[in-house]
Amino acid sequence: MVDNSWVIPYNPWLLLRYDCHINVEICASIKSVKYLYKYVYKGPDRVALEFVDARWVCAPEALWRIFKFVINRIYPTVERLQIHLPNMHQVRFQSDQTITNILIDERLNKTMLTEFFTLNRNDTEARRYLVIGRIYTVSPAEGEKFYLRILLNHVRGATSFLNLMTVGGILQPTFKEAAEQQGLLEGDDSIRQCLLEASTIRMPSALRRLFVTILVYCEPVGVRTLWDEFYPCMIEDYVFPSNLGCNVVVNRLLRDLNTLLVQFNKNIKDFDLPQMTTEVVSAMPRCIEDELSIGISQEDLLAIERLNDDQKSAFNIIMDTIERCQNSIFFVDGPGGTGKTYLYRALLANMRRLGHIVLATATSGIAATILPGGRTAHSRFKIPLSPDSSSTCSISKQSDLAKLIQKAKAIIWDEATMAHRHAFEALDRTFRDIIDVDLPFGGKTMIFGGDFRQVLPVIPKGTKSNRSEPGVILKLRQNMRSRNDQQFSQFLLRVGDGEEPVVGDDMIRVPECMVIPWENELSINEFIYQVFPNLEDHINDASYMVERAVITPTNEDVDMLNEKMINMFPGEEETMYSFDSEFVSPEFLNSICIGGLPPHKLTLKRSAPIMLLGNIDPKFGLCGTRLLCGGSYQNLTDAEILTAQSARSRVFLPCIPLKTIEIVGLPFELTRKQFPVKLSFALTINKSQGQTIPHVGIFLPDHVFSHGQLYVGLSRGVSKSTTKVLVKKGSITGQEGVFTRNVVYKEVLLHSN
Ligand SMILES: Nc1ncnc2c1ncn2[C@@H]1O[C@H](COP(=O)(O)OP(=O)(O)OP(=O)(O)O)[C@@H](O)[C@H]1O
Repeated sequence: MVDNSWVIPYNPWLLLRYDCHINVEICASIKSVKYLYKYVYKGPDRVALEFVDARWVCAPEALWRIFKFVINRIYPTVERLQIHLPNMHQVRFQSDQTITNILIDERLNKTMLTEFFTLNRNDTEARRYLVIGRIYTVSPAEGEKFYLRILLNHVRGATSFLNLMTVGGILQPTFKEAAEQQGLLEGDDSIRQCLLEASTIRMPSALRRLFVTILVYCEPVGVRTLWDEFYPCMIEDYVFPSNLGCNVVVNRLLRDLNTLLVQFNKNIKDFDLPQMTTEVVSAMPRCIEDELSIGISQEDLLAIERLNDDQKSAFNIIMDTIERCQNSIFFVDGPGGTGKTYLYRALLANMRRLGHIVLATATSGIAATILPGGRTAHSRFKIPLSPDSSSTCSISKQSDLAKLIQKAKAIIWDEATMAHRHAFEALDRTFRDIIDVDLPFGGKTMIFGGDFRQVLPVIPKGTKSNRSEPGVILKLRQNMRSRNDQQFSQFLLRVGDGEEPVVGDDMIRVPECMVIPWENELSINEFIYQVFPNLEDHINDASYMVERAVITPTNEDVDMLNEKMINMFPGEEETMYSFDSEFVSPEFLNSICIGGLPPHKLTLKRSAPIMLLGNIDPKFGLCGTRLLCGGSYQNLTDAEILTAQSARSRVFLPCIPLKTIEIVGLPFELTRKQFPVKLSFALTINKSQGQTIPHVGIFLPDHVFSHGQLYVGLSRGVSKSTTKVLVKKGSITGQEGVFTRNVVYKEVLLHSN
C-alpha cells in the first residue's frame, strides 16, 4: 500500500529557492535541539543518491578549508578508557580462525586497559602522573565491573587487576571488598567500626560525645546492639565503690548521655536505649540550669580591671543599665582588634558572677566559640536560616527556651553586622510575643556588637540596602591587637575607613615591609615559608599552629594552598573519600568543592591543623573550630581542639552526612558523607573574621571583591612585621611599590561614625 508516510516533510519554496534538498525542522524539545546540533557539527558527510555522488561539509570544516589554518584542536587527546573485568574483553577474529589460534594470539589479549597497566608497570613517572580522566560508565547493577571502575578512578598508577585487588598488602577476593577496604564504599557497619576504632583509644569521655554525635547526626540502625557492645567502654572512667550495682553505673551513663542529647533537643527516650531508672526531675528547666552552671574564668574576671578607657566606659554604661533594670539596646562599635570580644567576656563574667543569666551569641560559629557559653544566634534563638520580612523564630511561648529568654538579664550578639536585618526583625517579633511586652526586643537589654568596616552578610544578589541597622552606639577606638605597633594600627584604621590614599581603581599601596614580592608561582613557597617557618620542626606544637594561618578571598585558593602545605608537611598521608548522594554522575559530584562541605578526597596527616565544618556540638565549642589532627582511621578522625573554651580537649569525629544549602547555587541538594573537617593551614578571609592570628599571610591572587575584605584580612595581624602580603597583580604602570584594591562602602560606615 502506498501512502505518504515515506515522504519527508519539506518546504517547496525553500527547495526551489536554493535548488537543493532542505530539511526544515521545528525544535521544540531538548532532544530535537541536540539532534540539530548533531547535524550542524556532524562534520563531513557523504551520501550516494541515485545519480549523484553527493558530499557536504559542516560549517567549521568549510571555514577551515577556506581559511586554511587550524581552527580547533584538542590537547591532550582525550580518550575514554574502556573497562572490562579480567579476561572479559571483546575479541575480534576471522570466521576461519580456530579457538586455539585465537587464544594464543597475544595481540588479542591486549586492550586499552591492560596497556594502561603495562605502562604503569614499566614507567614510574607514568605511575605518578597518569590519571584516568574519562572512563566508560558502568551501572551498579553490573556488580564487580562497577567496583572495578570505582577502584580505577581512585587508585593511582594501578599495575594490574591483582594490584587493584591488593589493599595494605592483602589480596582481597573481590573488587567490591577491595573498594570497601580502600574506604571507597560505605561499609554496612561503618558506624560500629567507628565506635570500635574510638574504643581502642580508651578516652571514655570523648567516646560518650562520639556516641551522642552518632545518635544525632548519623541515623544509626540497631542502636541497642551498639549500646550493648560499647557501653562498657563508655563507663571506664567512672569511679564507683565496688559494692554499687551495675545499674547505678549504667544509669549515670544514661544521664550523662541525656545531658549531651538535650542540647540537640533530643532525649534518651527518643532512642532504643535502656531507660533511666532514677531520674531526678529538676523543677528548673535544663537549659536554665545549663546557663547557670557556665564556669567563670579567672582571666575574664581579671579583664574587668584591665579594660582600657573606652572599654571601661562601655562596661560601666551597660552594667549601670542592668543594675537599674532599665532596658536598652546597645551597639558596641569598634574596628577589628579594639577589644570588643574582650569587653563581652568581661561583661559576661561580671553578670554571671552576680548570678544573672546572660545569653552569649554571635553570628558565626567561630566567633561564638570565643565567648564562654557562646552559641550562634541562629541556633540559640531558632532563627530561620533564610529569614524574610515576616519570619519569626520557632520558639513556643510555653517552651523551656522561652522561659530562659524571659529570665535572661541581657543578650549579647557579636558580629551583628554580619547578620541580615530580617534575622533581627524575626527575633524582635518573637521576643515581643514570648515576653509579652510591646517594646523593641520585648524590652530586653540587647548588646549588639560588630564592625561595619568588616565583611557584611553574604546576600546573594543583595544590594547595599540589605545591610543591618545598628542601635545606640558605644565606641571602642584603641586597637589592642596591634597596640605595640601604632603605625600598623593607624594604617588599619585608614584601610577600614577607606581613607588610605588610592591610585586608579581604588588601589592602595601595601607597606613595603609587609610585601612578599610576586615573581612567579614559586613566590607562593617563599610566602608560605615566611608564615610557617621551619614547619617540620614544629609538628606537635599546638601553639605554633594556632598562631599562624594564610588567608585568601576564595575557597579555590584556600584548597590550593592547603594542598601545597599538606604536601610539605612531614608524615604519612591518610586519604578519605566521601560518599556522595548519587543523582548525577559520581565523578561530577566528587569534583564539586563547596565552601561549607568537606572535599570528596580529604587528605590529612597527623598533627596537621584542621577546621571543623558545621556546628557539631556548639556547647562544647565545636562549631567552625580549629583542631589539630591526632590521627585518622578508616571510620574515625581523632583531633585536639586548639582554640576557645574547650582548647586541649580530645574529640572523636565520625563521618557525617552534610547537605548543601540553597545559597551555594546548585540546582540540587548534594549530601556528602565525609569527616566534617578541612585542612586549615589556609582559611578564607571571611572565616578568619574575629580571630587574632599573630603570624598571618594574606594571599591575593586577585584583588578582593567585597566591602571590608582587605581590612578583615589585614586586621587579623598584630604588627606590620608579622603580617605578610603576597599580591599577584600588584604592579601599576608608572607607580613604585605593590598595590591592591580596597573595597569600602562609605555609606555603610556612616552608620557607625
Ligand atoms: N584591655 C585589654 N587589655 C589587654 N589586652 C586586650 C585588651 N582588650 C583587648 N585585648 C587583646 O587584644 C586582642 C584583640 O581583642 P579582641 O579579639 O577582643 O578584639 P575584637 O574587637 O573582638 O576584634 P575583631 O573585631 O577582629 O574580632 C586580643 O588578643 C585581646 O586579648
